[in-house]
Amino acid sequence: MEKSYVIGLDYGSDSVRAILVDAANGNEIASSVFYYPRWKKGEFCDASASQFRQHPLDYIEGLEATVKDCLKKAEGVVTAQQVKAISVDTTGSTPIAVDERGVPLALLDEFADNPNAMFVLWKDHTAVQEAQQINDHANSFDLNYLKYVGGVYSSEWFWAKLLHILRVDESVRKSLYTWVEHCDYIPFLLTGGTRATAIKRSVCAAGHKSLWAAEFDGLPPNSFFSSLDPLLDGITARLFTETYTSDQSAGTLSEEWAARLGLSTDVVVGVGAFDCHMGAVGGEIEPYYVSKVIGTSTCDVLVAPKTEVADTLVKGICGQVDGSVIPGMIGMEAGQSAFGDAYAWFKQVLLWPVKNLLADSGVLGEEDVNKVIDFIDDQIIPQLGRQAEALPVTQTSELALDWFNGRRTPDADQTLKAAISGLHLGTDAPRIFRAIVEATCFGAKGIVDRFIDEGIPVKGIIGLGGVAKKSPYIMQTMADVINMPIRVHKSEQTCALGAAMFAATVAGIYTKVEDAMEAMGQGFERTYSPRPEMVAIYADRYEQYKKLGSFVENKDARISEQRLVSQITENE
Ligand SMILES: Nc1ncnc2c1ncn2[C@@H]1O[C@H](COP(=O)(O)OP(=O)(O)O)[C@@H](O)[C@H]1O
Ligand SMILES: O=C(CO)[C@@H](O)[C@@H](O)COP(=O)(O)O
Repeated sequence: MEKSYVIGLDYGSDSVRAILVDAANGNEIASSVFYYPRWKKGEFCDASASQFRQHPLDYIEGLEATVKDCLKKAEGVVTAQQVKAISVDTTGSTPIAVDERGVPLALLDEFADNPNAMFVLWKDHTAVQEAQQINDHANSFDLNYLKYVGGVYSSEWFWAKLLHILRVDESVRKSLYTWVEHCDYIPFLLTGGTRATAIKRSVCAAGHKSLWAAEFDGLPPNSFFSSLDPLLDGITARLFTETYTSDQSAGTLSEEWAARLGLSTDVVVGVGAFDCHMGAVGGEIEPYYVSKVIGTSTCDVLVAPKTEVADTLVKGICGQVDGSVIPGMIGMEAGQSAFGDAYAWFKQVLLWPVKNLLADSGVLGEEDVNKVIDFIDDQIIPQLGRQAEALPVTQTSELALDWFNGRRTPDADQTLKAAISGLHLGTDAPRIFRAIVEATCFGAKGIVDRFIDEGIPVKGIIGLGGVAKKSPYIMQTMADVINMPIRVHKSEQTCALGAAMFAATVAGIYTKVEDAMEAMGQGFERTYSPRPEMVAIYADRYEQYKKLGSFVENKDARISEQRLVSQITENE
């Protein structure tokens, strides 16, 4: 029988990864990574204002480069005719303004350098005020439009970001026809779409971020949005009613993209979804397991049979959607807005003098300074991990909160900030690092506890992503803190592998994605089991973490803090 191959594309926060796999068994034939060049230079972003934007060309150039690179690496093994399908996952909610033809505004000359005309990355929190208004507004309606998104709307999501952009940028407002998620745009691009109304919207993005629900016959009505802000009046008619699961086709490769990639126009393109949802499939998720993609942030996904979930609504998560992970099952999403990013923050703090003072010392030339910076940048987190692991854990050790980028779950509140307490003159870098590691693991336990408290049992944890693969210390701490075994998946590119499983399904090689999972799954490389002696200590420290969290979250304290900040700003 002729061999068939499929391509899975995984758009992460910093890079896009493509893998070319054998559709019969999931064996990886080739892979390729492309770091977004504009993003790498920090263009269009302002971290102090929580503004994180990505240019569509970063994604488009990455698409072409990685797919072509995979095909080149597989020359002599895989022919273009044997490639049957491509599926894509992306971060989310990462939406962009497009014109009537579905062209992102940033691709038009007049908007080429306008961050408001670019993709608003999931971690952009410029829309906190709009999210708060959506929450207050939703509470005044008889029908609870937030019921399937955990009861709280987040500034990381579709509507808050749309409203923010409409308010702050008149030029974008005038040219915007509709608002599109990254995971829906790429299949539209690949299939040569020319009308924005024809974009196939994934149920994953629509249900988790856009308030789409079968019960509402689609999105909430125009009256919901026009009464929130007249700027939104009429927008629902230019959005969508229909949604699609990722085992469905978005079309086939257009002439242009077939030529650009060196593939046939028969290649089927699947409907997209978010990274962690396809990652859960790549990581062979089972009902009631929490699949955690642990990288810059965490995105946690749990699936449960529809009949068993019945009317249960889980409060404070990032939504529960029929078919967002596996068609026919309810997919539930949660996560932490900063996980590896919290370590990266600490690394940057420590690197400050090296980056800013070393060159001035005149001891080293520019080339050597850069070599030193690269060396420390590369080594600092693993080294801190080794030192932190060797420290005894005590009840009085430094204690931190993980809300470096706000809190996503439980109960989204992106205005919250992190804290480190219990500092003393003996506190050194490894001790602070350990406190941050523990905090990220306590945040992970908060998510598991929320599922259980809301009546959704958790049978175990599956770890995927960069941190799960790179740091045994962090994974062991997490197993001890949650007091559950964590299986780490073998695949290096689990999200892309999940996309490839969906591609094999849309190509008709499997009738359902569960069959693709079984045939193409790569299995697990190791399991971290909780250590009983550590479980007890961490249980106690988790209680302290919760107390510190309530103290920092305390509304009165935060109001006085905000007053203080505005007073200081006024005086300046
Ligand atoms: N050895 C390590 N131990 C712990 N965290 C690490 C290590 N190396 C990198 N990280 C963290 O991993 C994160 C990147 O995760 P990764 O899964 O590669 O990317 P992404 O989240 O963009 O998909 C960064 O935030 C970084 O701080
Ligand atoms: O939030 C979601 C999906 O809903 C993710 O796309 C987002 O966490 C991005 O994750 P990473 O960049 O992989 O850490």
